Amino acid sequence: MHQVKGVVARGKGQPVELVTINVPDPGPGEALVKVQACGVCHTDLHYREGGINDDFPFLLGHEAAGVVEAVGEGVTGVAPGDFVVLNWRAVCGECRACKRGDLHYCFNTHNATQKMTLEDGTELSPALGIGAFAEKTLVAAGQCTKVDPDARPAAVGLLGCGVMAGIGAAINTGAVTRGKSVAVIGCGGVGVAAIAGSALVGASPIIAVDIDPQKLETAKRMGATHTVDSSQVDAVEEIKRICGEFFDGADGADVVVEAVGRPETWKQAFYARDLAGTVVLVGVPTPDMKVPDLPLIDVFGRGGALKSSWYGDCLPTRDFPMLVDLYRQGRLDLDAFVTEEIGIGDIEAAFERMHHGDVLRSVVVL
Ligand SMILES: NC(=O)c1ccc[n+]([C@@H]2O[C@H](COP(=O)([O-])OP(=O)(O)OC[C@H]3O[C@@H](n4cnc5c(N)ncnc54)[C@H](O)[C@@H]3O)[C@@H](O)[C@H]2O)c1
Ligand SMILES: [Zn+2]
Ligand SMILES: [Zn+2]
Repeated sequence: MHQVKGVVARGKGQPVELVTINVPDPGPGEALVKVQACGVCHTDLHYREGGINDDFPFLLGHEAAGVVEAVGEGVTGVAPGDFVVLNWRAVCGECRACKRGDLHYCFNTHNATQKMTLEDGTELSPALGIGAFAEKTLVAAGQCTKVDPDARPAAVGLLGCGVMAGIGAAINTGAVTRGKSVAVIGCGGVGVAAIAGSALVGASPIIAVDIDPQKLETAKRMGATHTVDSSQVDAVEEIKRICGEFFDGADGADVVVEAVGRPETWKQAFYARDLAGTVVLVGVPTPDMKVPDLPLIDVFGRGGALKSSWYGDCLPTRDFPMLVDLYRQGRLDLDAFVTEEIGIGDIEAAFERMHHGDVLRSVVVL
């Protein structure tokens, strides 16, 4: 048993607290990880607000990198001393989805079996099965992916959620490649990552759409060739105009990534795609939102595909080391996502700054 500091959300809307927590020694199939860095993601705030579920108290934090301190019985994939990036859930490798090759849709994904607790024994719910705003955390060994140990923890930890979700939405789900046009609606951490991923594979044009001019500036630095302020102009018309200038006869983008999660941006994405184009939905809608009322002929007539993307359809063991290599080669600027490094006691202030738009990621460094 290890007593360490961790950031806990005790109840809906209450400020988080830095408290002592108990972390068990790893049991069969589990790993104890000494956390080195963990990004502050919008989803942590959703947890604190009770927007994900009511399983309070939560141990927050889930975009993390660290060093394996100990492993339980039967663990062969990672060993003490390994530098790892954590992912949401371990896959089984045995179910129908795994055998079909769709490991990211595994029916039997899992986290650590044992529970971390508060000092009084109350069981904690780790955010996204990780809980890494803590000096140490307990995960399933399959949630740990070994990466280059010389990489900066604050940068590569971000692959554990938002950056992977965005890059993967473009490259994996949307199959963006060189020669394709891309539009990304919503340029927060996830949307900007979709832009960086599209730039990485040589797509052009890459059109960034947002209602916040500051976000559009960031998008440009991360590889957008064009920006559209949709609070000022019609985003769909602008996307069609730009793509038409690039490719004769094009009537929209080959791939449109929606990274906001609202009906109006869903509709923009739907109409901004070229004939036979692909729409990739990444933004998470609230349960009360409905698909906008569209003529069925518009769905049928344009052909193409409408896809949702979870965790960028990533395979952590394939994608994390590959993206870390690209980062080390200077081809993927993960450092640009790290707006600031903060202490583990500064989460509430980081949530505040998230609202003001000038932060892509605050990252807790331990
Ligand atoms: N599918 C997944 O696997 C996955 C993973 C992580 C996050 N997400 C979701 O992706 C979404 C984006 O996450 P984020 O961390 O980038 O959030 P964020 O708050 O940092 O960014 C959202 C962006 O959308 C912009 N925006 C808001 N309304 C808009 C509008 N009407 N038109 C254009 N732009 C608008 C904002 O200005 C902001 O730049 C969230 O819904 C999040 O929950 C999904
Ligand atoms: Zn499986
Ligand atoms: Zn996240």
